[in-house]
Amino acid sequence: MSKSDYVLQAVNLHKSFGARHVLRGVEFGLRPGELLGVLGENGAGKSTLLRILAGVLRADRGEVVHRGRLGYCPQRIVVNDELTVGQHLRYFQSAYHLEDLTVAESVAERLGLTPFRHVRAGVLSGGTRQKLNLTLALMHDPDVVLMDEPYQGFDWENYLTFWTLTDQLRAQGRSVLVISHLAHDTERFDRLLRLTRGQVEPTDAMAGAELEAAS
Ligand SMILES: Nc1ncnc2c1ncn2[C@@H]1O[C@H](COP(=O)(O)OP(=O)(O)OP(=O)(O)O)[C@@H](O)[C@H]1O
Repeated sequence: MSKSDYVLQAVNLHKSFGARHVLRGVEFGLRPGELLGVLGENGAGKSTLLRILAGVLRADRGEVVHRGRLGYCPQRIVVNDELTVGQHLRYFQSAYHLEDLTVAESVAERLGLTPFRHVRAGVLSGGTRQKLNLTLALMHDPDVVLMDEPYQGFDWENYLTFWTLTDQLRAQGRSVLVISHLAHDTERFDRLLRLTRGQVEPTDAMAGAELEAAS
Protein backbone atom coordinates (compact mmCIF):
# COMPACT_ATOMS: atom_id res chain seq x y z
CA MET A 1 0.00 0.00 0.00
CA SER A 2 1.44 3.37 -0.96
CA LYS A 3 1.48 6.16 1.58
CA SER A 4 -1.20 8.07 -0.30
CA ASP A 5 -3.64 5.20 0.31
CA TYR A 6 -3.80 5.94 4.04
CA VAL A 7 -6.73 7.98 5.30
CA LEU A 8 -4.62 9.24 8.17
CA GLN A 9 -0.89 9.29 8.72
CA ALA A 10 1.26 10.26 11.65
CA VAL A 11 4.63 11.41 10.39
CA ASN A 12 7.51 11.63 12.88
CA LEU A 13 5.41 13.13 15.68
CA HIS A 14 7.22 14.55 18.68
CA LYS A 15 5.69 16.12 21.77
CA SER A 16 7.20 17.18 25.08
CA PHE A 17 5.67 18.62 28.23
CA GLY A 18 8.53 20.42 29.91
CA ALA A 19 11.35 17.90 30.26
CA ARG A 20 9.02 14.95 29.60
CA HIS A 21 9.48 13.85 25.99
CA VAL A 22 6.20 11.93 25.57
CA LEU A 23 6.17 11.26 21.82
CA ARG A 24 9.51 10.53 20.18
CA GLY A 25 8.90 10.10 16.48
CA VAL A 26 5.51 8.38 16.17
CA GLU A 27 4.92 6.98 12.69
CA PHE A 28 1.98 4.96 11.45
CA GLY A 29 -0.88 5.03 8.97
CA LEU A 30 -4.58 4.20 9.20
CA ARG A 31 -5.98 2.34 6.21
CA PRO A 32 -9.40 2.76 4.63
CA GLY A 33 -12.01 0.60 6.36
CA GLU A 34 -9.56 -0.45 9.05
CA LEU A 35 -10.21 -0.91 12.76
CA LEU A 36 -6.86 -0.13 14.34
CA GLY A 37 -6.06 -0.40 18.03
CA VAL A 38 -3.27 1.53 19.74
CA LEU A 39 -2.45 0.14 23.14
CA GLY A 40 -0.18 1.50 25.81
CA GLU A 41 0.26 1.64 29.53
CA ASN A 42 -1.10 4.48 31.64
CA GLY A 43 0.89 7.61 30.89
CA ALA A 44 2.39 6.20 27.68
CA GLY A 45 1.10 9.20 25.72
CA LYS A 46 -2.00 7.73 24.03
CA SER A 47 -4.31 10.67 24.73
CA THR A 48 -1.57 13.09 23.75
CA LEU A 49 -1.18 11.25 20.45
CA LEU A 50 -4.93 11.19 19.79
CA ARG A 51 -5.31 14.88 20.59
CA ILE A 52 -2.57 15.67 18.09
CA LEU A 53 -4.20 13.42 15.47
CA ALA A 54 -7.55 15.15 16.10
CA GLY A 55 -5.96 18.58 15.74
CA VAL A 56 -6.71 19.84 19.24
CA LEU A 57 -3.05 19.78 20.31
CA ARG A 58 -0.06 20.88 18.28
CA ALA A 59 2.92 18.57 17.88
CA ASP A 60 6.39 20.02 18.51
CA ARG A 61 7.61 18.32 15.36
CA GLY A 62 6.20 16.14 12.59
CA GLU A 63 2.82 16.28 10.90
CA VAL A 64 -0.57 14.61 10.61
CA VAL A 65 -1.94 14.00 7.13
CA HIS A 66 -5.55 12.95 6.70
CA ARG A 67 -8.42 13.09 4.28
CA GLY A 68 -12.15 13.07 4.83
CA ARG A 69 -14.07 14.14 7.88
CA LEU A 70 -12.70 13.38 11.32
CA GLY A 71 -14.75 12.32 14.31
CA TYR A 72 -13.09 12.58 17.71
CA CYS A 73 -14.32 11.00 20.91
CA PRO A 74 -12.06 12.41 23.65
CA GLN A 75 -11.30 10.69 26.93
CA ARG A 76 -12.42 13.70 28.94
CA ILE A 77 -16.06 14.26 28.17
CA VAL A 78 -16.68 17.76 26.85
CA VAL A 79 -20.39 18.16 27.42
CA ASN A 80 -22.11 21.13 29.05
CA ASP A 81 -23.78 20.02 32.27
CA GLU A 82 -26.56 22.58 31.90
CA LEU A 83 -27.71 21.39 28.46
CA THR A 84 -29.96 18.39 27.89
CA VAL A 85 -28.99 15.53 25.60
CA GLY A 86 -31.35 16.88 22.92
CA GLN A 87 -29.87 20.37 23.21
CA HIS A 88 -26.38 18.92 22.73
CA LEU A 89 -27.51 17.17 19.57
CA ARG A 90 -29.02 20.38 18.17
CA TYR A 91 -25.95 22.40 19.15
CA PHE A 92 -23.63 19.98 17.36
CA GLN A 93 -26.04 19.73 14.42
CA SER A 94 -25.49 23.43 13.93
CA ALA A 95 -21.72 23.17 14.48
CA TYR A 96 -21.42 20.35 11.95
CA HIS A 97 -23.86 22.06 9.53
CA LEU A 98 -26.09 18.98 9.40
CA GLU A 99 -29.45 19.10 7.67
CA ASP A 100 -30.98 16.67 10.11
CA LEU A 101 -30.25 14.41 13.05
CA THR A 102 -30.77 11.10 11.26
CA VAL A 103 -27.35 9.63 12.13
CA ALA A 104 -27.38 11.08 15.65
CA GLU A 105 -30.80 9.62 16.39
CA SER A 106 -29.79 6.26 14.97
CA VAL A 107 -26.62 6.11 17.12
CA ALA A 108 -28.48 7.40 20.19
CA GLU A 109 -31.16 4.76 19.70
CA ARG A 110 -28.58 1.99 19.34
CA LEU A 111 -26.85 3.09 22.53
CA GLY A 112 -30.07 3.48 24.51
CA LEU A 113 -29.58 7.23 24.86
CA THR A 114 -32.98 8.25 23.45
CA PRO A 115 -34.91 8.06 26.77
CA PHE A 116 -32.51 10.67 28.18
CA ARG A 117 -33.26 13.23 25.48
CA HIS A 118 -34.73 15.75 27.93
CA VAL A 119 -32.26 15.09 30.74
CA ARG A 120 -29.50 17.58 31.56
CA ALA A 121 -26.00 16.19 30.99
CA GLY A 122 -25.01 17.13 34.54
CA VAL A 123 -27.29 14.49 36.05
CA LEU A 124 -26.47 11.66 33.64
CA SER A 125 -24.55 8.65 34.92
CA GLY A 126 -20.94 8.27 33.77
CA GLY A 127 -21.80 5.57 31.23
CA THR A 128 -24.71 7.59 29.82
CA ARG A 129 -22.52 10.68 29.50
CA GLN A 130 -20.09 8.51 27.54
CA LYS A 131 -22.94 7.46 25.22
CA LEU A 132 -23.56 11.15 24.55
CA ASN A 133 -19.84 11.69 23.99
CA LEU A 134 -19.79 8.86 21.46
CA THR A 135 -22.95 10.07 19.72
CA LEU A 136 -21.48 13.56 19.33
CA ALA A 137 -18.35 12.05 17.76
CA LEU A 138 -20.32 9.99 15.24
CA MET A 139 -23.34 12.14 14.36
CA HIS A 140 -21.74 13.80 11.32
CA ASP A 141 -20.92 10.41 9.80
CA PRO A 142 -17.14 10.91 9.82
CA ASP A 143 -14.81 9.05 7.45
CA VAL A 144 -12.16 8.63 10.15
CA VAL A 145 -13.11 8.10 13.79
CA LEU A 146 -10.61 8.65 16.60
CA MET A 147 -11.70 7.24 19.94
CA ASP A 148 -9.98 7.54 23.30
CA GLU A 149 -11.04 4.76 25.71
CA PRO A 150 -14.51 4.89 24.09
CA TYR A 151 -16.19 2.22 26.22
CA GLN A 152 -15.21 3.68 29.58
CA GLY A 153 -18.12 3.31 32.01
CA PHE A 154 -20.12 1.01 29.74
CA ASP A 155 -21.83 -2.04 31.14
CA TRP A 156 -21.39 -5.31 29.28
CA GLU A 157 -24.41 -4.90 27.03
CA ASN A 158 -23.36 -1.41 25.94
CA TYR A 159 -19.79 -2.59 25.51
CA LEU A 160 -21.06 -5.19 23.02
CA THR A 161 -23.26 -2.57 21.33
CA PHE A 162 -20.18 -0.39 20.96
CA TRP A 163 -18.41 -3.15 19.04
CA THR A 164 -21.45 -3.75 16.83
CA LEU A 165 -21.47 -0.04 15.99
CA THR A 166 -17.76 -0.15 15.26
CA ASP A 167 -18.16 -3.19 13.01
CA GLN A 168 -20.86 -1.32 11.10
CA LEU A 169 -18.63 1.71 10.66
CA ARG A 170 -15.95 -0.54 9.26
CA ALA A 171 -18.44 -2.30 6.97
CA GLN A 172 -19.39 1.16 5.63
CA GLY A 173 -15.74 1.78 4.77
CA ARG A 174 -15.06 4.10 7.70
CA SER A 175 -11.69 3.92 9.43
CA VAL A 176 -11.61 3.66 13.18
CA LEU A 177 -8.73 4.18 15.58
CA VAL A 178 -9.31 3.10 19.18
CA ILE A 179 -6.77 3.75 21.90
CA SER A 180 -6.89 1.91 25.18
CA HIS A 181 -4.74 0.89 28.09
CA LEU A 182 -6.66 -2.39 28.23
CA ALA A 183 -5.57 -5.10 25.85
CA HIS A 184 -8.59 -7.34 25.99
CA ASP A 185 -10.71 -8.35 23.00
CA THR A 186 -7.67 -7.78 20.82
CA GLU A 187 -9.06 -10.13 18.15
CA ARG A 188 -11.70 -7.53 17.33
CA PHE A 189 -9.07 -5.28 15.75
CA ASP A 190 -7.72 -5.60 12.22
CA ARG A 191 -4.33 -4.47 13.48
CA LEU A 192 -2.80 -3.57 16.81
CA LEU A 193 -0.02 -1.14 17.59
CA ARG A 194 1.64 -0.44 20.88
CA LEU A 195 2.77 2.97 22.04
CA THR A 196 5.84 2.48 24.14
CA ARG A 197 8.84 4.68 24.96
CA GLY A 198 7.29 7.41 22.83
CA GLN A 199 7.08 5.35 19.66
CA VAL A 200 4.51 3.15 17.98
CA GLU A 201 5.42 -0.39 17.11
CA PRO A 202 3.49 -3.42 15.85
CA THR A 203 2.18 -5.79 18.45
CA ASP A 204 0.23 -9.01 18.45
CA ALA A 205 -2.39 -10.63 20.61
CA MET A 206 0.23 -12.34 22.75
CA ALA A 207 2.01 -9.06 23.45
CA GLY A 208 -1.39 -7.58 24.24
CA ALA A 209 -2.07 -10.28 26.81
CA GLU A 210 1.19 -9.40 28.52
CA LEU A 211 0.13 -5.78 28.64
CA GLU A 212 -3.20 -6.71 30.17
CA ALA A 213 -1.47 -8.73 32.83
CA ALA A 214 0.70 -5.72 33.61
CA SER A 215 -2.19 -3.22 33.81
N1 LIG B 1 -1.06 19.27 29.20
C1 LIG B 1 -0.10 18.57 29.83
N2 LIG B 1 0.83 19.17 30.59
C2 LIG B 1 1.80 18.48 31.19
N3 LIG B 1 1.94 17.14 31.10
C3 LIG B 1 1.04 16.47 30.37
C4 LIG B 1 -0.03 17.14 29.70
N4 LIG B 1 -0.76 16.22 29.03
C5 LIG B 1 -0.17 15.03 29.29
N5 LIG B 1 0.90 15.18 30.08
C6 LIG B 1 1.80 14.11 30.54
O1 LIG B 1 2.16 13.34 29.41
C7 LIG B 1 2.21 11.96 29.74
C8 LIG B 1 1.30 11.20 28.82
O2 LIG B 1 -0.05 11.53 29.14
P1 LIG B 1 -1.28 10.91 28.33
O3 LIG B 1 -2.52 11.41 28.99
O4 LIG B 1 -1.09 11.18 26.89
O5 LIG B 1 -1.08 9.35 28.60
P2 LIG B 1 -2.08 8.13 28.34
O6 LIG B 1 -1.28 7.05 27.69
O7 LIG B 1 -3.28 8.61 27.60
O8 LIG B 1 -2.47 7.71 29.83
P3 LIG B 1 -3.79 7.01 30.43
O9 LIG B 1 -3.82 5.59 29.93
O10 LIG B 1 -3.55 7.06 31.91
O11 LIG B 1 -4.99 7.82 30.00
C9 LIG B 1 1.86 11.86 31.21
O12 LIG B 1 3.07 11.83 31.97
C10 LIG B 1 1.10 13.15 31.48
O13 LIG B 1 1.23 13.55 32.81
